[in-house]
Order: sequence, then C-alpha cells, then structure tokens
Amino acid sequence: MKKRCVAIVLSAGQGKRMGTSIQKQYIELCGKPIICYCLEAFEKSEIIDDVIMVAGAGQEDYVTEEIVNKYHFGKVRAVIPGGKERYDSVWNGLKAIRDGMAGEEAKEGYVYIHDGARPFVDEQIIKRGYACVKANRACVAGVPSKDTVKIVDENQFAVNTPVRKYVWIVQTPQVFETELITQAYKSLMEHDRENVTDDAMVVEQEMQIPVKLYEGSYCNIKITTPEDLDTAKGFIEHIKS
Ligand SMILES: Nc1ccn([C@@H]2O[C@H](COP(=O)(O)OP(=O)(O)OP(=O)(O)O)[C@@H](O)[C@H]2O)c(=O)n1
Ligand SMILES: C[C@](O)(CO)[C@H](O)COP(=O)(O)O
Repeated sequence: MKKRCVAIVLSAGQGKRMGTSIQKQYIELCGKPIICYCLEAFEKSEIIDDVIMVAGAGQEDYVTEEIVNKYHFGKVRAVIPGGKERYDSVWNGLKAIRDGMAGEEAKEGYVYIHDGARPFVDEQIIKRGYACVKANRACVAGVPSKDTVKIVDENQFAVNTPVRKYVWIVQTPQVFETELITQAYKSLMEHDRENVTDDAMVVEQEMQIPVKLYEGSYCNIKITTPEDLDTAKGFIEHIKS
C-alpha cells in the first residue's frame, strides 16, 4: 500500500546571493512567481498528498494570500514560519508534521524536503524518489558531476581530485521516512550544527544510516544567482516549444 507523502517546501531563505530586493522565490518567471513551479508539480503529483510550506517569519499571511490562495494550491495544509538557517526551517517543517498538521497518517509516511528555489522538480523525479525511499529509507536526488571537482585549501590550492565517477551534484527533493529524518534532526538540534547544508548530511552524521542517491535531472537547478534566471527562462521556453 502506498504510504502518505508530505512535501515540505522551503521558502524562508533571504536570497542574499541573488541580491534582489524581493526574495528570489517570489520573483516572477514567465508569468508566475518561482515558488509556484514546484508547488504546481506537487499539486499535480499522484505521489504527494500534503504540502507544508515554510515561509519567512512574518510572511505567512503574504504566502497564504498571494501564493496558496491566489494560485489554488489545495494540498497546502499549513504555512508555518521558518528559521535563521535552512536546517532551522526544515526542523520547523518536521515539527509541524509531528504535531499533526498533515494528519496522523503522515507521521508514519515519507517526507520530501524541497527547496522552493528549485522550480523544475517534476513527476518523474518525485516517482523515482518514492521508489528509492521505499527501498532505502533515506535518499536524495542528484546527478553525476559533468566536471572534474577539486578539493582546495584555504588559499585555493588543489589538495586532491576525487574520482569523478564517484562525484554527484546533490539536489532536492531529499526523501526520507518521516520518523527517521525527524529523529535525525532532533539529534542535530542538540549538537553542533556547523556546515550543515543538506538533509542527507543530517542522516549521515546523526544516524549513521547510508543515504542513497537517485536520479534527479540536470534541469532541476536551484535559482541562486542572477544568471540562473536566464537559464530557467531558457528551460521554460524549451518546454513550451
Ligand atoms: N533559513 C532558511 C534558508 C533557506 N531556506 C530555503 O532553502 C532553500 C535553499 O536555497 P538557498 O539558495 O540557500 O536559499 P537562500 O538561503 O535564500 O539563498 P542565500 O544563501 O543566497 O541567501 C531555498 O528555497 C530557501 O528559501 C529556508 O527555507 N530557510
Ligand atoms: C540542499 C541543497 O539544495 C543541495 O544542493 C543545497 O545544499 C541547499 O542550498 P544552500 O545554498 O547550501 O542552502
């Protein structure tokens, strides 16, 4: 039987690297705010049952009115405030599920943690995530690196070169058994949290459980800096044509 799946959509970041006055996830891209693209994918998905949106603290009403109600995202069960760092926002999302905001069944299901700044998640990625989490308990979307990667020291001198076939670029959704990732984050919040940049790390560090990578997509980019907006426009025009 299919387990209940909740998507936590992260929308509480400042977008400092984008440098715009409006947070990047609310910038209009080909007619709608960037955040709407992933919400549409989850809304249409056969796999995702519920969505918890994590907005910037104080922006919950804005997100409810200008995004959720305006674009009719009926799977959104709650819009909750995020925190200072990405992991604080994820933790708030997980606590919302633990507190029953997505219903009782969701507590024993799977959670898809997704960056609201990644507009091109699609049903194929969502389905691959489901198959992978069922088999492995903890998994993350990613793609093999097309470039050689160097580890550098603080003066930017190459220290070593990982064998490229073992280097993957990690994306979201990062998909977990809800109970497992909640336990991992609970433990993280009691310890040192330096350099935590994704959810897989939390499971690796706190639970010593292997995290499997599943195939994301080279189009599943995170909108981070201004040139990403041009890339994203190009993808949308390509999809439409
Ligand atoms: N405290 C935070 C920080 C990030 N995020 C979200 O996590 C995702 C991670 O993407 P990132 O590019 O790091 O977003 P920002 O933190 O907004 O960007 P920057 O680091 O440039 O400020 C984004 O959807 C962002 O909104 C969040 O919900 N809460
Ligand atoms: C989780 C993530 O999207 C994986 O690539 C990414 O690490 C989050 O972005 P950040 O810029 O490091 O917060």
